[in-house]
Amino acid sequence: MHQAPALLEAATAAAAKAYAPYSRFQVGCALVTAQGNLFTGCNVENASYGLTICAERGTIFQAVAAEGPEMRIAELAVIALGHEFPPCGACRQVIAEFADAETPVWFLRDGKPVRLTMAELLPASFKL
Ligand SMILES: O=c1ccn([C@H]2C[C@H](O)[C@@H](CO)O2)c(=O)[nH]1
Ligand SMILES: [Zn+2]
Repeated sequence: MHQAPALLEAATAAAAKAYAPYSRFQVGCALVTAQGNLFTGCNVENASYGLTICAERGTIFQAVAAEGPEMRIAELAVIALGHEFPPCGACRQVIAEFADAETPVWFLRDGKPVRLTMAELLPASFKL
């Protein structure tokens, strides 16, 4: 997918903006919408730890606020500086709300980009 390097680069740049004084995990997300717009975001923590918002959900909520309720994710990437992980379970559920089964989700594993479809990332997902 030709967008992947640019998306991973945008997610890496966004991770540098993270507000993560508690975990020190700087996470960035980048997504392209079906309308072709790019959105980026980072995790924002809180002294009341449970109020923390992940990079992925912050980015998706921005995209909805900008494009409206019809916003659909065409492709999404998540990067953590110095760490490698796929989106957490809560974020998988929120991504699934705005993605299709075949929507690509990118993250790093062993320094290399991994591409999973939404259905691979969250099989048998809960949808209304
Ligand atoms: O999918 C994830 C998982 C974790 N984090 C953030 C939340 C918290 O600030 C830090 C450690 O969990 O990483 C994300 O942004 N996205
Ligand atoms: Zn998350």
